[in-house]
Amino acid sequence: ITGPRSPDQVYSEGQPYSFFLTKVHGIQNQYNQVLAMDIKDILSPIMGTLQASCQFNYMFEIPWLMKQYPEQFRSKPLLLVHGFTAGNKTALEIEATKYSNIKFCQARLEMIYGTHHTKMMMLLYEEGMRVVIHTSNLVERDWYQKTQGMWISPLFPKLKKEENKSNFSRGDSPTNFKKDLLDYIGSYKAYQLKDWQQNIADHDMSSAKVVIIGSSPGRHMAENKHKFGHMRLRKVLNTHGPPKDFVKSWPVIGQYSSIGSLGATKDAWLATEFLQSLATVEGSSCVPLASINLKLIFPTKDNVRCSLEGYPAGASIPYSINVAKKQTYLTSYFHHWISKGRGRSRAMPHIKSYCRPSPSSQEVAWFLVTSANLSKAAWGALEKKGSQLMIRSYELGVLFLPKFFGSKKTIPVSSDINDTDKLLLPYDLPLKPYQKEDRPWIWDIAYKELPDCNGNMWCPS
Ligand SMILES: O=C(O)c1c[nH]c2c(-c3ccccc3)cccc2c1=O
Repeated sequence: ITGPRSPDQVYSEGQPYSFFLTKVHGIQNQYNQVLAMDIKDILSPIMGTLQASCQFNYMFEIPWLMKQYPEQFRSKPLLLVHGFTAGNKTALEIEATKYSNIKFCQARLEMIYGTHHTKMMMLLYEEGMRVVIHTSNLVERDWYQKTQGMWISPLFPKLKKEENKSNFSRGDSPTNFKKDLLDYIGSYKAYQLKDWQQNIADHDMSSAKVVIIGSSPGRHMAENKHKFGHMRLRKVLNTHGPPKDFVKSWPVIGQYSSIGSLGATKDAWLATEFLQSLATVEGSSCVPLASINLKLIFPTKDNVRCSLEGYPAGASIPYSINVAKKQTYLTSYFHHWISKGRGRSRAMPHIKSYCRPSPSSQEVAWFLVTSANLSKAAWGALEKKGSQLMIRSYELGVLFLPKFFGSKKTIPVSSDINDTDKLLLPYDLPLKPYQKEDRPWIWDIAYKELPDCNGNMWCPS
């Protein structure tokens, strides 16, 4: 059926994967009517009768955020979890002064250059509780003309009254969703999160089909070495990943909106430590890496110039020239951002996603949507002869694995938005490699040769 749908209809059409993109202003209707949600849809009373909410994020525009809640929910308790310090923290608190229902939790960031990237909504309703793990900042620009991703949980019912509700394992799923979410939130060691830890414990999350992949700042060693970051992904794929021989020739795709300093050569981190984790298969993570085809999707300067936002889209794709010039080896891995299947070739990616597609592009061995960009800060870097994983930032994502969606070895993928019983990727397959004249978007150099779609040049000061 074509035509506008209510949020609950969009939600049920998106099952069982429950992976949606944000609605985009200025594209054809059909690409916003199926498998797409706006923040107002997520917060709609149709999704639940809100009692309280908690928003983990990086950037906040509080007056705009309050307007996204239905009027009758704007006075409900709202906890904002951020990573700001000093002046930025004060500015945020001042912006919230007039909203007496808003409280703050400042996430500890003891590792320099770390940020609180995690984007998650916890929504407590009269009817139960819902969790949304996504990629959009709580600012208007992030929900207007970008490609963003989200996983929306089922409505988790409240657990029946029982004395042993204190043991957190009750009401967990085959993917350990509840325990892993509690472990992640526990890593903040913040008293302001105690009530929300209890809310999670009080709900039956047995219907969650995704696996939590989080990052928390610190040096993780011994039994904690596989708790977060790319070592967490390695551990999960080692346990639940595809059979080795089945995916031998399958590539791995990374897609993100920013790139950190990855070292002077591909062997410094990208094609060794990081690829080792992405390429991990069931039962063994020692795969001959030279045989694995790593493909990276990153917008070209022309993708940005011709985007709906024009060059200003690049203000959210912070790849700096000082980092780029040290790692020109990356260009050979790069592919264009093309999303004709989702009507989003001109909606620049702020989503971050990783997957392992079949050569035919008909299926994936796994799919991950996350806040984590291509950086050591987000994924971690092994130290001390691989005995510890050093992570700088908070990140959160969810991993889709075939076995938890009832299929043997793979998850079927479609490029047709009417095929809603399959997983729809945010971009087109097969990918288009950079040609010789293609350049990655770099945000801190000028572009004065060709104007963008609004007739403007890009002259960063
Ligand atoms: O978590 C996120 O989503 C984001 C995190 N950092 C961003 C930056 C930035 C770049 C260098 C230093 C500090 C901030 C700039 C523009 C967008 C983002 C962004 O979107």
